[in-house]
Amino acid sequence: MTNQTQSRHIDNVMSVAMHGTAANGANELIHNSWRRCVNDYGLDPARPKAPHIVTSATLRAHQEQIEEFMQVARVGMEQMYKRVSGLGYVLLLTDAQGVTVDYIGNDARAPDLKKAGLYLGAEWSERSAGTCGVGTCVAEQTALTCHRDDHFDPTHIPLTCSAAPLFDPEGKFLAVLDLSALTSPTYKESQHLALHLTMMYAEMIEDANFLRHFQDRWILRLGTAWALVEVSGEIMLAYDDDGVVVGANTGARRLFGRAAGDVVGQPLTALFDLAPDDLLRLARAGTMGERSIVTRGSNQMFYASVKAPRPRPAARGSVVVEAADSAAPAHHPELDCLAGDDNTMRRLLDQAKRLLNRKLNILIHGETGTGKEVIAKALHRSSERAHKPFVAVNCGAIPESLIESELFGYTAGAFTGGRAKGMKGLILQSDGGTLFLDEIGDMPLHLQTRLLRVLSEQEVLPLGADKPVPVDLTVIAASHRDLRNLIGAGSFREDLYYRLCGATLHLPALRDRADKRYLIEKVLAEEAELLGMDAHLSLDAMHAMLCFAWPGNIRQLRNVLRFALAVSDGRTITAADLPQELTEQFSVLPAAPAVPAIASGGEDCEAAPLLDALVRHKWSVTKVSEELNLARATVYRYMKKYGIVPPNQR
Ligand SMILES: Nc1ncnc2c1ncn2[C@@H]1O[C@H](COP(=O)(O)OP(=O)(O)OP(=O)(O)O)[C@@H](O)[C@H]1O
Repeated sequence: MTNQTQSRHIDNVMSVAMHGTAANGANELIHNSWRRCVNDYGLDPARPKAPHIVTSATLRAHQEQIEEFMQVARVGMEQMYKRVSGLGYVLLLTDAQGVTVDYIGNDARAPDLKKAGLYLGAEWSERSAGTCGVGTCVAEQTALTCHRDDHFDPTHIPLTCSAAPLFDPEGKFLAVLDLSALTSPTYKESQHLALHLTMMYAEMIEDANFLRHFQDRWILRLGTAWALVEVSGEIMLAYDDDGVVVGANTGARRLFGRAAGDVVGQPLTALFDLAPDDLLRLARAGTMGERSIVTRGSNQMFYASVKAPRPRPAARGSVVVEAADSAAPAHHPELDCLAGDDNTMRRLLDQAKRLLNRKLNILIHGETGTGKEVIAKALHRSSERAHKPFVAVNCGAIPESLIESELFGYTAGAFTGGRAKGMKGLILQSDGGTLFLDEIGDMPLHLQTRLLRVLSEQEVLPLGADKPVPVDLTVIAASHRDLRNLIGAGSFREDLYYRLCGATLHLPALRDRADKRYLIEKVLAEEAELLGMDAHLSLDAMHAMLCFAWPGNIRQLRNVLRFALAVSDGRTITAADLPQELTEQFSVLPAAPAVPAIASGGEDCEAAPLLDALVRHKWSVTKVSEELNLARATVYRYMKKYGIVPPNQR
């Protein structure tokens, strides 16, 4: 590859990222990724990066997170690799963060593949590697080919990568399957089959994982070809003994055009033109012979086959969920204000709005500090139950010996040390409102059993009482741990899990959100108001905050801003006011502000020093970036933000 090819590529990427136009015909998915790389991640195509290979301990930690899934995926990968082994491809499996957790390639080429990052442990997120098959698939959660100069980094131009997303049985994005080659023909069309093969195996792996996950459930398989439906249903729904759906594969989610959470919990009779008797017949017959099954509403016809559950010792509870309509969600300010322009969050909030007033238990997953309690409260306040109590319980923070009496309450004299009049437990205190059970994974097993009973019977038996008390209970449970792993380890009841997850909301980590600026400004405004201040962030402080990885998520963001407000001059927070961990991430950001902000005024004033430097250096971005100690991409980004256009482009 010539230097000229590389500089043309760099110009093209920057032109798209800054002005939205491209010299070549690369597609919108790729353009959006280039914009993210430059504008959100501060990457510069003129500064190529060597592949980042994580340490073996980190790799192990990533592998452990999806160990069971990897076993299923490995079988599919080996089959797929047999079909492409002579063609110079390597096969990567990455996790949802883009870290390569499994790999099959030609050992003879291992040194070259390792050099190019097509290897175990390589991190292919956009943030680390720029636009690439895996990273862009992680960001967009859709299949794509990233071919040659679609890549962001000019050193990746020889590569071609076709990637497809893999989702878990609840529709949560889990991994990426990627087929890559070190060299390829010029035309992107040459990778058409590679992409289709990758998508096909991704679905096969997903379905194998689905069948493993729901081996104790009935599985309804649907296909458009009778001969194939028994071996590979395109659409699969797992359901319980009552005919209520407990899981839907990607094909089924596509068919019903809804989030998995909406299909899950619906009776099959609501989704298909079936009478309850048909379900019984289905269960007994195993297959439906030549009989067809028709979807309600859209009237699509499929052939059906049924797989019986693995024999099991006891019947399980079922989730009863009211049907959800798919009408556009209404405006709910409490929920709407929780996110800015981030697709994952907007989708999540739309889903949350559809769940309102549906007498449905909700499970919220997310790292610590991502706002699980905040969204639980917003759901409560937006619901018809808003005037009733919202009772929050942190199951991890109450000593095990006290959880039972705290939750279920006790009667007078129930035990020594109790209050003389007895105590109304937290469950009864939440009657008619919402009980928020934080860190539900920490609830001891015997209390899980009692909670399950309360949920199914809607009555509580306080300690020492001889008669149960009716309760109108709606639970929102939250956990930062994957409850299915706890089920596997025997510390969480599967039936309680299904009772709780009428719908599951996965809150993204702050580092993965595209609306960081919105959240920073929102939390700053909230904190400043508490102190009666009117403060804003200087350019360099905002830059440091946008680039920080935020392991403690929004809670850490709030703490950092609280700290910065306390040490700042009360009007402008500069990088020097931020805790050290935020500024030491950049060698380019000195303790003193790189772009001095003018204290009184907003962002317009911050543009002045930049404009001044550009004029003095006759619009040379390179010289300005050196003077201000900022990456070139950052200078371009600020120019775009403040609408500074060089004279030759006006
Ligand atoms: N959308 C948001 N806007 C403003 N602040 C938020 C938002 N989401 C969360 N926060 C703030 O982040 C902090 C943590 O929120 P919250 O307690 O809801 O997180 P969590 O996920 O429940 O944490 P944990 O898992 O540790 O219990 C709180 O200070 C909250 O005010």
